[in-house]
Amino acid sequence: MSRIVNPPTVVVQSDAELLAKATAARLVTRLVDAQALRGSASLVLTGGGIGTAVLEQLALAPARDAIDWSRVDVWWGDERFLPSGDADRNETQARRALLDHVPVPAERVHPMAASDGVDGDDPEAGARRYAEELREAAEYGDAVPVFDVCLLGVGPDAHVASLFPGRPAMYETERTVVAVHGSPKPPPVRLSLTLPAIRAAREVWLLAAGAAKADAVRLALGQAGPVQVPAAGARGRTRTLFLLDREAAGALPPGFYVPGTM
Ligand SMILES: O=C1O[C@H](COP(=O)(O)O)[C@@H](O)[C@H](O)[C@H]1O
Repeated sequence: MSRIVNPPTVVVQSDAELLAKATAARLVTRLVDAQALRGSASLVLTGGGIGTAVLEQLALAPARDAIDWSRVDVWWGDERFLPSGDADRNETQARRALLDHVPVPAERVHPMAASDGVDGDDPEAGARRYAEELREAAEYGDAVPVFDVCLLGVGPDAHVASLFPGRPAMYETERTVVAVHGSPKPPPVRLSLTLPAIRAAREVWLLAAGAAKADAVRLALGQAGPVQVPAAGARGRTRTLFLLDREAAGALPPGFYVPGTM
């Protein structure tokens, strides 16, 4: 039987700064609620401009202390396969923006492999090890945990995580983590969750700011298929949010979202 997926909700803020602040506030509420319901919360981080801005705003938000950081698991949706500590790694940026400023236990932070790590310069081995780490954290029989929130930046080509249009990873139905070679956006080698892993999340939040993202957002909310428009395939089990600024929402047809959400 096919899974019923709720249609995405679109929320538009006036500019990127307000989008980052509003998303940070939304994350506080969502993680606190998850902890109240289930005891702990799990969050998948994204790289990219607006994704990192959200983490910076979360670090600055006084309400961030409402989250019990000792009971948060942090995962990544993708990683640039570079040496540990490289400024272009999503992990490095997330640590600087948020993780260095909140008391999340080291064992609950799950970075993807670095090119100088235990797997050596072997992204396939890094992908396999991350898939194993996810499996160990999942409920018995599941391949990945049911993430409470999966954050995903949307690229101008509608890529999410390191899933780029038309690339082999878009056809993946079995593996939860893949190595990506020849990424059209540097660096060329990356690791990424696949769409089946992303779709295991309770909530998927797609973030986009700026006019360069407007066409990608329009396609992702239209009838396009996920192979050519990866963001069109990123959907949560219970909820999918498109969290946009006004420019990123600029190509949506009139009436697509409630103007009051701006
Ligand atoms: O390279 C990446 O790009 C995307 C989008 O980044 P943005 O700067 O255009 O918002 C990001 O979601 C992904 O995690 C990252 O590795």
